[in-house]
Order: sequence, then structure tokens, then C-alpha cells
Amino acid sequence: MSKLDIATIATAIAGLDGWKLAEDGLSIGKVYLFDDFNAAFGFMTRIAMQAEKMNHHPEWFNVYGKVGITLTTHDAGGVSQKDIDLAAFAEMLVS
Ligand SMILES: C[C@H](O)[C@H](O)[C@H]1CNC2=NC(N)=NC(=O)C2=N1
Repeated sequence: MSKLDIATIATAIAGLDGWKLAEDGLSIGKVYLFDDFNAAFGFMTRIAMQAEKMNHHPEWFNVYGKVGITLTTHDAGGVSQKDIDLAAFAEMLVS
């Protein structure tokens, strides 16, 4: 899996509400806000199952209803299609 160029990443995340490219260009991220911990952890559980299925895992932070997700592909040293795909999966869950 090779990393994508910045233009490709920008185009891909333009269609993913709220997802941003990190200053260093090496990851994409978004902060989700849910009504409570139950909703937040349910969201995280579904992403965890998809991450295992894809063998592609997020870096994330959770406190109560807040879930911060950062996606990068360690093996590629940047953002790959897997990161875009997992972000798209997260957006599908909340849309
Ligand atoms: C051996 C390597 O860790 C595995 O192929 C997977 C596991 N999950 C992963 N997750 C992420 N985000 N990046 C990776 O490069 C990655 N590699």
C-alpha cells in the first residue's frame, strides 16, 4: 500500500465531512461529538470491527461523547487509500 499525493488526499477528503489533512500531510483526522459515552463507544466498536477486517487501525482518543480519530498508514509513511476508506466507513456510520 503506497501513500497518496497531497492533491489526491485533498480531493478524497473533500467528500468526507469534517475530515482534515494534518499540517505535516501525514494523516487525516476528525473529532466526532456524540450525545453520550454509550453512543461514542458504540461508534468506536463498529470502527474497531472494520479496522480488524481491513487490518488497518486508527489512532484515537475518547472522553465521554467525544471521539477524536487520526488515520495514517504506518507501512506507507503517510496517508493511503486505506485511511480514506476507513474515514468513509466512519462517515457512513454517522450519516
Ligand atoms: C504489520 C502491520 O502492522 C499490519 O500490516 C497493519 C496493522 N494495522 C495498521 N494500521 C495502520 N493505521 N497502519 C498500518 O500500516 C497498519 N499495518
